[in-house]
Amino acid sequence: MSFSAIRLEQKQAALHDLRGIKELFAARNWFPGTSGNLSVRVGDFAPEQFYFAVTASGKDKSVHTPEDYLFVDQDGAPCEETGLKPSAETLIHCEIYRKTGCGAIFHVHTIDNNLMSDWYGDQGYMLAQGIELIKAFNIWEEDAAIRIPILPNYADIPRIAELVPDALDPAVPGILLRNHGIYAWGKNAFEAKKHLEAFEFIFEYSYRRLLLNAAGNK
Ligand SMILES: CSC[C@@H](O)[C@@H](O)C(=O)COP(=O)(O)O
Ligand SMILES: [Zn+2]
Repeated sequence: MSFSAIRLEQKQAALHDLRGIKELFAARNWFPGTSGNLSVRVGDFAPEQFYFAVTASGKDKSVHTPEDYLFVDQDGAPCEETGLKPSAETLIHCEIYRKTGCGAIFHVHTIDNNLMSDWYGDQGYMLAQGIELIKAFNIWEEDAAIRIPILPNYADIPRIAELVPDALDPAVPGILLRNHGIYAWGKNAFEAKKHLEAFEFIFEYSYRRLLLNAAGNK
């Protein structure tokens, strides 16, 4: 399917989703210093051909402008004539879409996801166990445990992107970049938001748990 064959309403719906998520996350201070990026896929998916709307690079994500998003293909190349530059991290989105077929990917930098990614960075994953919000990933067993992958924060984005396939855990819709932030995804914007919120709850809880443990016995 070519990009021009995708219905205009579908493209507008993706931009509408992105606008709502951007505004909400900005109000939570999840885009400090222009950090973070968002994308929503449009049209049919095949690993070798797909399209998505992504935030333009370096924009202030706390305001809405006519230059906030552009559409790119599976290689991160713009689908339409535009002066806008896609997010510097578009290749990571491409790789996550290609391997998972998901419908939306949200990336934010928070203090909690940075602290946890560094604390557990040497082992390459963060273990989360017995936290109720793990159920947001559709994992319902009692005392469930998940491993959230942590990748090195190379300056060269293609180097990070090539590590994504091996790092992916089908049960865990997220990847941390060490001392950088998290990518979380889902089958659509609703689910990607739910997953991101669950991860952030887990990071904040785990950080405070470590502090309590360090404070000693009750
Ligand atoms: C300004 S610090 C954040 C960037 O280095 C980057 O990690 C980021 O998340 C935003 O990049 P962008 O190109 O705007 O999508
Ligand atoms: Zn980033």
